[in-house]
Amino acid sequence: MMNNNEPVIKIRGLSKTFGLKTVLKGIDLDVYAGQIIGYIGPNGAGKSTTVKILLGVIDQYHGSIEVLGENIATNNGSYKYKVGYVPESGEIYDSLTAEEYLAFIGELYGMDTQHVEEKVLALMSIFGIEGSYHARISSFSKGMRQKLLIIASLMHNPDIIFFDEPLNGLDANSVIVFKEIMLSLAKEGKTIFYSSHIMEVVEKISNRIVLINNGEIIADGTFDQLKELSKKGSLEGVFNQLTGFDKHNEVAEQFVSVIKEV
Ligand SMILES: Nc1ncnc2c1ncn2[C@@H]1O[C@H](COP(=O)(O)OP(=O)(O)OP(=O)(O)O)[C@@H](O)[C@H]1O
Repeated sequence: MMNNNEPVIKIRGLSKTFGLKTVLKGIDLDVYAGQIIGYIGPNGAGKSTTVKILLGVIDQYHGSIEVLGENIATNNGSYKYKVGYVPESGEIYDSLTAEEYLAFIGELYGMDTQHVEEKVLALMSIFGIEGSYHARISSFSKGMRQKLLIIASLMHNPDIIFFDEPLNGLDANSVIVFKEIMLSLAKEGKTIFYSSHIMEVVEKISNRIVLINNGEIIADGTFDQLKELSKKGSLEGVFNQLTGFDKHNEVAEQFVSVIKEV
């Protein structure tokens, strides 16, 4: 049993190697209920690898991980019922209708069919896409697909939610609604692990930011604490300074000069 002071995610000495390459080098992290963690870092830093390990998609690693008090290496997988995952762009079955797809996901989570239908219709209607309940997913726009993925990942009311660039394809109004949804979920005591490259959003919604670089955590704190650390005004500035990259103009110029070669 867990009490409120215990972390909902407890990672100790997490290392992961692909072939000869070590992509995670001893991650230690405690995440508490109600936190919105902005999990950020440069391309290839190890963010998705961490999330895939936490989701149980990758099971070869060193170190120990507890999710909701259960060691995920020895748990029978039941913790996955309490976890939701919104990928950047999901493996959606294009030939299915929204109804069929969400009924299938509901079944995987052991939900009652009638309850799934009511809940899905209510959620689709809040997102303004209920008219496409019987339509094939192949006919959906990018944003409609993303909304469907968000519904599919949250409809079982998970305690911990992993978002990987979840705003992909959402219009400006939907982005605002989605940010409010995240804040409300956190107020309900849900824990959110938010991975994105859009620094303005991470800065606004996260109450804790974890910056990973080359498989190691190089900063962990509130936005204000990170600002103190680097003396930069924006999260983008903090990110640039802490990851040691300041050659933006040079790289852009090199790129364009190669493009211009004939
Ligand atoms: N299945 C795999 N086999 C070999 N190498 C992998 C595999 N998956 C990831 N990697 C490597 O692990 C490193 C970390 O990748 P990861 O996807 O975790 O990065 P990321 O921080 O999520 O990056 P991005 O911001 O680009 O999504 C990269 O060098 C990548 O090439």
